[in-house]
Amino acid sequence: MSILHDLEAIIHNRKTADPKSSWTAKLLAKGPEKCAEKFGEEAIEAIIEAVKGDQAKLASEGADALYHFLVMLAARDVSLDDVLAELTRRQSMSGLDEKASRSKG
Ligand SMILES: N=c1c2ncn([C@@H]3O[C@H](COP(=O)(O)OP(=O)(O)OP(=O)(O)O)[C@@H](O)[C@H]3O)c2ncn1[C@@H]1O[C@H](COP(=O)(O)O)[C@@H](O)[C@H]1O
Repeated sequence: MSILHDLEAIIHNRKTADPKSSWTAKLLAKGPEKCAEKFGEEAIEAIIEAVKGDQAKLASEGADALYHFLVMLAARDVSLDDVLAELTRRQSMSGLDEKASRSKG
């Protein structure tokens, strides 16, 4: 299990936790729109560090953005595996494209 799957499982448990007991539970209790808004803010903070070129701060803001991405998915009952399956599907499609262009060439 990856760290992202571990974090997803923790976030899932927070969906039914007392909002007073954790930051994640409090954010989820505010609803999917607020979770999406927070993801947007954290993504912008990562963009700012990417533009500035500070690698350590980009890694840190990237971690914030990934955490808030998982919270946003959980708020809408979309799993990390749903996202990974889409990436796998796209990779297999591009694999087919590569095979087709090799057989033409
Ligand atoms: N990875 C994270 C993580 N990344 C960022 N954050 C929180 O996200 C918040 C975002 O920062 P902001 O400056 O926007 O927070 P803020 O100013 O308090 O937010 P607003 O009230 O202004 O919206 C901070 O409070 C961070 O602590 C996280 N909170 C929790 N986790 C992980 O989530 C799991 C569950 O944590 P709890 O919710 O604490 O149980 C644990 O494994 C944690 O490691």
